Amino acid sequence: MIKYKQFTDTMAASFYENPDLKRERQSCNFDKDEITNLIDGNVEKTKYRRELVEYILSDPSLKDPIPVEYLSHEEKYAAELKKACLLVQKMREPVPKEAKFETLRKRQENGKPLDIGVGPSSVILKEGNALGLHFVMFIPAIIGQGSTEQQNKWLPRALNLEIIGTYAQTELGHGTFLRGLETKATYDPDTKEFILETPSLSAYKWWPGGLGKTSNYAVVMAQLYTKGKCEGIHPFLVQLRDETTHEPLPGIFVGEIGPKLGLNSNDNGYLGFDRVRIPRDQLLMKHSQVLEDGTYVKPKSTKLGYATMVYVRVFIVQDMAQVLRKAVTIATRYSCVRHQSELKPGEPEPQILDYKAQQNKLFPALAASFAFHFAAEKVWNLYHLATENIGKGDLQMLPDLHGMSCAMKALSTSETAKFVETLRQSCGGHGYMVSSGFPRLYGIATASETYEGENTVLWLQVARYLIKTRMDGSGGQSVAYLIGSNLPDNKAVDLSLDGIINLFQRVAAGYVDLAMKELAEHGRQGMAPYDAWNHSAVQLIKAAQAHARYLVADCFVRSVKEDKLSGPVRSILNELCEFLLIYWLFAELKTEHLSQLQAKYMELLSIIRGYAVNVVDSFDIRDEALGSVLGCWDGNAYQRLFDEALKSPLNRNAVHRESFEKYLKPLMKSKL
Ligand SMILES: CCCCCCCCCC/C=C\CCCCCCC/C=C/C(=O)SCCNC(=O)CCNC(=O)[C@H](O)C(C)(C)COP(=O)(O)OP(=O)(O)OC[C@H]1O[C@@H](n2cnc3c(N)ncnc32)[C@H](O)[C@@H]1OP(=O)(O)O
Ligand SMILES: Cc1cc2nc3c(=O)[nH]c(=O)nc-3n(C[C@H](O)[C@H](O)[C@H](O)COP(=O)(O)OP(=O)(O)OC[C@H]3O[C@@H](n4cnc5c(N)ncnc54)[C@H](O)[C@@H]3O)c2cc1C
Repeated sequence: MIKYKQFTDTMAASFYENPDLKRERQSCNFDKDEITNLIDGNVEKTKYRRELVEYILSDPSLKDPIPVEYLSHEEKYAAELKKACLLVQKMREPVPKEAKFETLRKRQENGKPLDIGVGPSSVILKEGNALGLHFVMFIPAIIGQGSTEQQNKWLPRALNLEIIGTYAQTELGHGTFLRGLETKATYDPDTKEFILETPSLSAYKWWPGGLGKTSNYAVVMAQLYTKGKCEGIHPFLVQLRDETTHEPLPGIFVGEIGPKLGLNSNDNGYLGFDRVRIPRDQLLMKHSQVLEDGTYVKPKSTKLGYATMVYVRVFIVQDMAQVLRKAVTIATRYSCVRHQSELKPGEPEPQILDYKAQQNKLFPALAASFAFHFAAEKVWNLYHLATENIGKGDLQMLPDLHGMSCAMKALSTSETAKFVETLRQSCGGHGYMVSSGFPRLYGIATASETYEGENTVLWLQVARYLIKTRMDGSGGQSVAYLIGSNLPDNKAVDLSLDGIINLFQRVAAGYVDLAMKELAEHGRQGMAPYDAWNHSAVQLIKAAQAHARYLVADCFVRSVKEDKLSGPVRSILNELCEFLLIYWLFAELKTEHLSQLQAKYMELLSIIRGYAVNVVDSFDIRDEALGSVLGCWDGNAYQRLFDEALKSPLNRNAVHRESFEKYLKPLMKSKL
């Protein structure tokens, strides 16, 4: 028998590279850096990210002494918070004078702080971190909802982490239906204060990230009452804990909600108020105000108060592209090194990557990771343009931004969750191990389907926009194809990318019309409009999903056409784009079109097989960031699986003495 230790000595040496992966890499015929730069944004951004990741990973104090999965709930929180705090501190210190950190040092010398961002922070914070909401929602809420004065007062403190905040909106009783929130903020003109009150159990805030133990402030969404009238939900900046002792302030009931399916290092929390008073100027007043005498000044649109959610929906699309890149890197590399079964009788076991059925599991996800990357870029640009216009008082782009951000958030999260599960299955039993990295990625993708607007609810928001556009022609750019004379023509199927986009529009427009027919039919039968809407929900959601696929597909096609790509990378992206478009069409089309597309799909599977490993290499994800024994760059999967298993506390001794003596032995010795 060959003992485990012998393998460690020989195969885990740093020069090891699995021969199957090596062969794929030797046949690479495109510039991997070009794809890396494309994803980062440009060459300089790649250089910056690589240096930053190296800087973070080279710090021993930021390493996990043991895998966090072996820690208790409490230890997990403490360990990840420690890393997050050390990371923030590290970003403030001067970078050492080493050539490998030159870009970072120059940035600091030019007075620019090191910006941690989503990618680099996730290199060491993989289980959801307690400071995430501070950066992703608390600060954006102050910027998006606070007046200039309020921003001047609170932003510097928040940016310096002198105060740490979260976004407290969801309650035990209501998450989706914001008009139903119960937390009250009643204005008292005598003291010029708001009184915050949690009137029932269901009114307790429930879920906010970092609320349980970490945050000492929160942006709290509450129903605003002034002069005896409810003006709807508004954002209030509320101090929760003493800034020195961190003890909850009088009247504040705050705690943590317990273990979840994933993201367990984040202390999601609950919060209640017992007549807590805050000054008038802690209502965030960019869009609406309460004057000293209690007069309410309306916003230009009541939906401006929802802007922080729109921002995060846009952010999530980017996050999903990142999650997909990780998942598909793991599964593709593992499929390259794993050999199983027999393809040709009597021949050696093939790489599982050579099975068409396996390619069919991997390559749609590979293609989708690019599609969501480009979609995220587009909706991010739209967000900035719309916000700039809103700042000038022009709200025209608001409905299109809402429609597009809902559509892209819902599609990117639902597809990513589905793909991560398929990719896990593609790694067989080993994919089920925590050390494969899939459970963590699945935890993030499924949470994203729910938070920041549950997907079904967002699909119905998209459908509302589509139906309205079809009826009165009022929609913006993203739905222009649904308006009167712009409707896509019914020409025969043409397999060019533009032809397929036309087909996507036809499919989406067809579903919208079917939903309209259904609504009208219910109306004719005497149903009230809201009942007809409920009865047509299945069809409405189909229309919204087809529209979202069209939006993302269209972005992909346009991005591939941009001139900045070299010939080889352009053809790879072109093939991946065509492949994804056909994959999505399969779900929608009737049989007459299928055979035409099936042959093309199978041909593309073979083409993509040729470069898949090199494309995932070009995602440039360091092993430490990937966090997967199956997906490491060297392909040494079995060795790493074994190394990880030996870290289990159950392997410390050959016999688990206490349980053997106390339970197992007496059981085995006892007689019936
Ligand atoms: C060291 C540490 C370093 C850290 C570094 C930082 C990096 C961190 C790493 C982070 C990594 C990843 C990023 C992801 C992180 C994400 C974290 C997220 C955590 C989760 C937070 C939350 O979940 S917050 C709570 C979110 N809640 C929701 O989304 C609620 C959903 N519900 C709604 O939005 C509304 O209620 C709904 C839209 C469903 C209905 O609203 P209602 O008022 O009832 O409106 P309707 O009647 O349906 O419609 C009326 C009209 O209004 C239009 N409309 C609705 N919403 C909007 C809108 N937002 N904008 C514009 N218009 C809107 C609607 O279309 C109707 O229009 P019409 O013309 O009348 O048809
Ligand atoms: C990991 C995580 C982190 C979170 N972080 C935060 C945070 O930081 N701050 C915060 O405020 N909140 C946070 N949330 C809460 C989150 O925003 C809500 O859970 C989410 O918006 C869904 O609301 P809900 O839980 O009330 O679900 P519900 O709305 O009760 O949904 C239950 C079901 O009802 C269906 N449903 C509801 N309304 C309709 C409708 N109109 N038509 C058809 N079907 C409908 C839904 O589709 C779903 O199937 C977080 C949640 C999670 C899971």
